[in-house]
Amino acid sequence: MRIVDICEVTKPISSPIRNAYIDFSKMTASLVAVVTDVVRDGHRVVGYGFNSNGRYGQGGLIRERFRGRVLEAEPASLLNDEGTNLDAHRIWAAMMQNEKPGGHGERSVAVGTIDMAVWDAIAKIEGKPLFRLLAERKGVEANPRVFVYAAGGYYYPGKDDSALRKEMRGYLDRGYNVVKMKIGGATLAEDQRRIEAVLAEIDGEAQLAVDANGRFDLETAIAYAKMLREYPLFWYEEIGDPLDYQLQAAMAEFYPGPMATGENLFSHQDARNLIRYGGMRPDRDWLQFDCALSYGLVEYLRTLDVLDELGWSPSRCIPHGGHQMSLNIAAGLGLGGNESYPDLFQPYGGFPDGVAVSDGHIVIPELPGIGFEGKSDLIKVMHDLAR
Ligand SMILES: O=C([O-])CC(=O)C(=O)O
Ligand SMILES: [Mg+2]
Repeated sequence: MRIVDICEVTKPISSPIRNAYIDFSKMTASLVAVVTDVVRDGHRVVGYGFNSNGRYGQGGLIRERFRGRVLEAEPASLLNDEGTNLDAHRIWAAMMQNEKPGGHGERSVAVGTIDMAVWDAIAKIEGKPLFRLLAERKGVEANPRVFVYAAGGYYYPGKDDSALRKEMRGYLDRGYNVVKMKIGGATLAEDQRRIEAVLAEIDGEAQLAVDANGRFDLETAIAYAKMLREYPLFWYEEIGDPLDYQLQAAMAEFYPGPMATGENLFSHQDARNLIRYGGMRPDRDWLQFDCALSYGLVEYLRTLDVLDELGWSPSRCIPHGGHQMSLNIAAGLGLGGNESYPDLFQPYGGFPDGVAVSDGHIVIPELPGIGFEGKSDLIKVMHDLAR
């Protein structure tokens, strides 16, 4: 049993949307296939992965460093003790040889993308859904019913409040009961008007989260906190620079409601620093680490261990990224839910065909691997890369 190739293609996921920090006009994602020599049901097992939006495709790093380290490793050294399957932790260690600690940036995206494909292959080799495999290994009960919320509400050329309201109404019509919109890309007064428009539209049928994408300095963060705390928001997200733990810690004094952050922290060490120094409150705040951007599930398992040591339940995690990998982690390991972008970043985001949101939840179907084979538009581009 061995990995015979790792293929990568960088795909556009561009759109005219804008958050408080970046526009998505040139956004890309890496699509990866980990090709094995294992045959199941008459087909070669191929695992697939991709990185989520916000960071760009990582073809350069994947081709120059990480692919070669896996393919050059002694194949038996990448298997479990019994030799019956790939071992994601050993593959991770092979990828990360000769990498110094710290400075977690784009490298974590390249590794996370390959790691997703490795886990897809492992679960397919075992012939089960990844969420079942994760629950089994952890000795816990899987729960395929997962909370999902609708992320959108971007700034968009020519988009007025009525278009924003219509977008949010569309999410409610599709079964969501939490929606998210961007703030910090306009003046405070304009953002307040947009928030009030959305709250009038959803009118108690759903809750609203707001996301500043790390835009605010302390003064602006506090000014917004004073405005936002007058509304019953689901959360106030990524207020200041993701690595400014002191700013995050200071916000508790001004914002009693739930806050969320973590999508731009890419290692268990950074996650630990957030918990140690960021003043996050385990009874109400939310953690959004996204394995696809942060060295994959092998690293995410370390992050969950760190959270456990520091008194945080996995149920406080609702990852960024809107991909099926985090849905599996949520169902298998008891996370609080997952992000979803109903109208964006297709075909990568979303759920297998026929899965509908009801009362803010979906039920993951029982498909081997991560479940990409159940999403026809996605599996088509994956098969174009390798099958
Ligand atoms: O706009 C983005 O970069 C995505 C984001 O923050 C989120 O989904 O929370
Ligand atoms: Mg965000």
